[in-house]
Amino acid sequence: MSRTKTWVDQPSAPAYAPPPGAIDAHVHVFGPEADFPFSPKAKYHPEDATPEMLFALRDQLGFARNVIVQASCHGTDNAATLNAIAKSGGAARGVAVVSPDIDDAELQKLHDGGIRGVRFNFLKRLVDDAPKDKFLNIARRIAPLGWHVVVYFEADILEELEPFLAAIPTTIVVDHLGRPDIAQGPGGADITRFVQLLDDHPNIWTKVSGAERLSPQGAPFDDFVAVIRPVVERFPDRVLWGTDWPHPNMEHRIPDDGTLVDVIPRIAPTAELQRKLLVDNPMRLYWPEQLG
Ligand SMILES: O=C(O)/C=C(\CC(=O)C(=O)O)C(=O)O
Repeated sequence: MSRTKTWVDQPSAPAYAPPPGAIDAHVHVFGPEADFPFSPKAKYHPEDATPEMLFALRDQLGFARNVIVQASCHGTDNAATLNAIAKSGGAARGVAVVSPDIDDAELQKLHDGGIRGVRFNFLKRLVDDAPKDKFLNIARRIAPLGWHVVVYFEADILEELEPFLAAIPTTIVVDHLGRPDIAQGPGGADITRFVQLLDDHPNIWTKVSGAERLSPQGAPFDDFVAVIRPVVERFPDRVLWGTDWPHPNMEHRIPDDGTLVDVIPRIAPTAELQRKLLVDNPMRLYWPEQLG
């Protein structure tokens, strides 16, 4: 598999300045492969996207912290994610992908290394299997640590997944709004069903990220803004945002991170909504001990 590069080296400077303490709550690191080899089961083989590159981007875009989400190309070996968190000097925490047979000592080690959640990935193009019964067991074990669950799925399986989501005994964060079909517009079936899910389950949050993945129109993402802004306004205390750098699998439509940051004030139009989205909400999940 040839290695793919999915990010721009020099993103444009965003016009929007995030508030002090802003958290980019969905990023990944890849490798470096020489130190942290990819999983033999990986479905893509990216170029190295190192912690140093991530922190340079963070500073350039005006963010203070990152949440580093274990990407499927690293399987259940979280060493690259832990390495990046350790190098951040307290400015990053993370979400792990764990094996169902992980023991308590290993979970505690992940906690000590800055992990505050586990991710369950249901995308068939990214993982070979997604065993709900085993995921539920993991969820029951991590809940007492104060961790949450991050779930990544596409809109067509939402209905089938709902009983599983309902059984998870902790906060759930859905990546990229469960990937609704944005072309359906603000009243579309996918986003309507997703909003109903959040109405029905107060423990379900979402990342209002992924404009570059979900928008058929592309930058400046007017179609994404029209569908997603009402979600931010309806659930101001249950939304997170992230660049998704280094944009895995986006080699055919590589986004400019500066342009993505400029989507924020359009989906969160007031200073209060922006502060909740970028500071207050991620702080509650990732750095709760630092809240007054
Ligand atoms: O990271 C994302 O947001 C999306 C991904 C990759 C991914 O999740 C993974 O590799 O674990 C995708 O849709 O290909």
